[in-house]
Amino acid sequence: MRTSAIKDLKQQLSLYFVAGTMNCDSPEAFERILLQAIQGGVTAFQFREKGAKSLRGEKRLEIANRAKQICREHGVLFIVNDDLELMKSVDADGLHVGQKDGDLKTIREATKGKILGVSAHTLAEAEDAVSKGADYIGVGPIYQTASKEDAEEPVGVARIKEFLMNHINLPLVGIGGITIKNVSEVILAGADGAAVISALSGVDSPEEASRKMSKIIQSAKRDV
Ligand SMILES: Cc1ncc(COP(=O)(O)OP(=O)(O)O)c(N)n1
Ligand SMILES: Cc1ncsc1CCOP(=O)(O)O
Ligand SMILES: [Mg+2]
Repeated sequence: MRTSAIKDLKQQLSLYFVAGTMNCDSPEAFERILLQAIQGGVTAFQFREKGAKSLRGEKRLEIANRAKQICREHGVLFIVNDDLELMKSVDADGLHVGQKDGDLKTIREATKGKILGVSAHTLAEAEDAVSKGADYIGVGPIYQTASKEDAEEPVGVARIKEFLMNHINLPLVGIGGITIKNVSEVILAGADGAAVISALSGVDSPEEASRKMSKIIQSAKRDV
């Protein structure tokens, strides 16, 4: 990726909302929450329809298309979690994969021209992601999270600093247990953005939470 494109992506990943219908009371609530979070300042969205209560088949495709539409209408990046075929079907902007989601070289080949995000828990994983052509890295869990059953142990913001000290120059997004209270710490450690599920999907006003978080992120970015 060109330097200017990396810079743009760093800004576009500032407040990265990750969610599926199972994080909300219903598919209708999911759409409403997504729209409100975007109106508050979300800059990127990841469609993560995963686990026990997630939608399958046609319903899954339909809701993914609606989420993409909402994102497109508001200039928000639309990324699909895990599912390469779904990413292609809805013509998303990109795909996010973790360490257990398949061979990274093959996935990179299959996502040419799209944004590829890769999760890294350790420096070795981040270096591997860089060498295989990832466009950004999701670092975490930073803090304890209740939103991912098979989450690894929290790594703290020290892991973000470690990546930067070791010249990981790709956009870095912290994820896991990030809230309005601790998001500034994540950005001040050097992350370009914060990815959140419950901080925006599990609150009374996603718009207000998103607006507050977005302000904190932009002001912390000015202080880095
Ligand atoms: C931005 C971002 N970072 C990390 C993850 C976690 O991905 P993964 O480890 O593959 O776990 P699942 O989300 O697939 O359960 C992510 N989704 N997004
Ligand atoms: C998908 C994912 N990957 C690492 S932690 C996590 C869950 C983040 O959810 P929350 O923001 O509610 O802690
Ligand atoms: Mg995954």
